[in-house]
Amino acid sequence: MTITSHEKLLEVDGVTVRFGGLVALHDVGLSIRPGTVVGVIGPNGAGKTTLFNVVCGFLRPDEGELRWKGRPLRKHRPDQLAGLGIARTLQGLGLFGGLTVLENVMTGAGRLARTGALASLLGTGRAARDERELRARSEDVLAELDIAHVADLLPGALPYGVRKRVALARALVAEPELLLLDEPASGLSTAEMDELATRITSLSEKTAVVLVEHHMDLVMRVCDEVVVLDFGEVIATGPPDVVRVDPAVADAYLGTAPEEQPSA
Ligand SMILES: Nc1ncnc2c1ncn2[C@@H]1O[C@H](COP(=O)(O)OP(=O)(O)OP(=O)(O)O)[C@@H](O)[C@H]1O
Repeated sequence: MTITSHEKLLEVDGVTVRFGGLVALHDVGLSIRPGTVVGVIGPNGAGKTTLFNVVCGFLRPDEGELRWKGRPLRKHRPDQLAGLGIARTLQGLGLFGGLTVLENVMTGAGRLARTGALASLLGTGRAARDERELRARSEDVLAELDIAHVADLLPGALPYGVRKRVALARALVAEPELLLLDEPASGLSTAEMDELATRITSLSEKTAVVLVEHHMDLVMRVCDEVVVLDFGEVIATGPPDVVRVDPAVADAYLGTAPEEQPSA
């Protein structure tokens, strides 16, 4: 079957990013189809975070283009992602320490700011109805991630692995078509990582996933396709089994810690 451009959710086409004289990304291209999990890997400094930041709208490319469902995405900002159908989790989690878990998750819909604080307080009108719906949806997502019991706690009181799940819940409440995960496995125990792998695989039935990750075993286990960056260039793209044995990939990882090598 021929895949036409509108069947791709996100396309990154010829993207170059420079920081002064340093070329962090050079002519990078990739595409994400619905229902797929795409891993972005590469040694330290390869450009993974820079690519993530370009997709999120934190950084503008110097050259190249992003397309969302076939339409150019030129001036998008991180706060517009939820409206487009894209959600993300960040390495730093970014949870609000003064809000409960449930309230944190509710902020993920990117809607609260628009509902009107006064109407919400008075509990009347459409804003109040919207908020009730959002609250119910947030509770459902917390239950799906098996953390409904911490809904009324502050994130600071929770173990790191649970906080990471809260951050994931906040991304999922927006019901994204594309979920961007930046190092979701960092700091997790082996058991938590197993649980995350299962979770990502089941999530991909509803949403495409881009996974920027150092843990090769997770990437190789859950991804349909892996994009390998080295010095800002894509040096390999393909299914995990193909990328794993690509000599260029092995070369790129030579000299890095064994646990970061694709064969690990
Ligand atoms: N804001 C910045 N200003 C200058 N150089 C930067 C900036 N951000 C990243 N770089 C450089 O761009 C290159 C790519 O960095 P990036 O953080 O995207 O790599 P990475 O693959 O995410 O690395 P890591 O695995 O270590 O997180 C590196 O050489 C880095 O030093």
